[in-house]
Amino acid sequence: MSSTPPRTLPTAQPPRATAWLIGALVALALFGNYYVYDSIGPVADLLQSQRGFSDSQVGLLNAIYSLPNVVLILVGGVLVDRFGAARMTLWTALVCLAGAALTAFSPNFSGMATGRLLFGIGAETFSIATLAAIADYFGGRSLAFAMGLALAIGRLGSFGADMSPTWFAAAYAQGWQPPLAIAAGVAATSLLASLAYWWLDRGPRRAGLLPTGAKAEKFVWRDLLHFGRAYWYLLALCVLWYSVILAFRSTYSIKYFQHVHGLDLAAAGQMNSYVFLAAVFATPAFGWLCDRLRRYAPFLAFGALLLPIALAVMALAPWSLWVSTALIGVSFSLVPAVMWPLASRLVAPSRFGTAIGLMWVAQNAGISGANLLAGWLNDQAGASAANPAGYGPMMAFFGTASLLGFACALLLWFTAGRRHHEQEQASRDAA
Ligand SMILES: C[C@H](NC(=O)[C@@H](N)CCCCN)C(=O)O
Repeated sequence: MSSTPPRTLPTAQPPRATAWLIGALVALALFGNYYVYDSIGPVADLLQSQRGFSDSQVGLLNAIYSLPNVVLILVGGVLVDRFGAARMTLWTALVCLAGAALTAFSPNFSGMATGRLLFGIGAETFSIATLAAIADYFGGRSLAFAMGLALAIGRLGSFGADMSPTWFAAAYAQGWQPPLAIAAGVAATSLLASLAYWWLDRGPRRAGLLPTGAKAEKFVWRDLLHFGRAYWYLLALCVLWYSVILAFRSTYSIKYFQHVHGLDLAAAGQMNSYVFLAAVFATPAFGWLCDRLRRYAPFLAFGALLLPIALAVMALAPWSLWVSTALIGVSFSLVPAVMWPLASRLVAPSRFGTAIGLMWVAQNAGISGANLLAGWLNDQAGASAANPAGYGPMMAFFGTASLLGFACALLLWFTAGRRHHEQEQASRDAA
């Protein structure tokens, strides 16, 4: 298996207008992808009341997205390097559409789970391909800002999914299926945007205006030993923080708001959606700020700390949900804005692909494990509207995991927090 090969930069670059047009198409494709990813949470309650699904089954619909990627994401990175970002974006968008359609139109649970599995197989490699696409067109000019913007528009897709009970109230009134059919329609839009990107990309690629992958380096397990301690703390934080935020926010929070805080479905979806809305604006802004101040680890530790505080406030304090939503909104904007640039500083550039692949392998294992464990805890404790206390074990689990994440962020800060230490570390790794 090979890591991301070093790129050969062309002497000329694609025109700025083309780059931004491609950036917009890629962002639109990401929007659709993130909408589908987050389409299960809003129908979780309907799936239980209308189809009799247990919490474990609902959790499995999201866990199964991550499960194949525990292995496949490394392969996905290699395929992106081999076939190029545009082709892989298009192919994986097609797989995602097939998965979304199967989820929406399957008559039984196994069909739906197979749809989510297929969607997961496509979606994570799709994510790598879109990052590579932005790197192709913005390498050396506004890369972080362009990536932040694309991620922000992806978050708008998550926001849209949470707002869907309000925007598509008539569809929700008909039951669980029409909202998932809408998600399949959004996946089709993502495919169209990917198709347009692939078509537009042919010109600059043929003209030699894009970076070309150099000969793939052999993946050697020993390479992992080159990553410093700070990288492993970052990986642990990535696993713990994303497991909590994605399992809770994308699977259980809407139902939790309904059952524990007495919100109706539309209000619960709206409350959840504000986290994503905050991220739309704040992610590029935080990225810009960290770049300017050239400090990463302290911001990361602060963002990681806000998550356990938010969960504690949500579960224990009699305060408005607005408080915890605002805290999670800042954490959800700050941590990703810092994590990916920091990762690129902790490892040598030639190891960056391997480093991200490994982080996402562990992250996917963590997210699926957290989804399954949270569903099991809820089922064991009989969590429901009639028994809101049954959500206690799940909240204790998420709280503990997020505290451990904060501990990793602190260790990372002590290891790599000194100004510019990250770059020194990268130089050592490269040596
Ligand atoms: C960029 C980063 N993406 C990931 O970490 C993915 N492995 C998982 C994304 C799942 C939601 N679409 C992010 O979205 O912050």
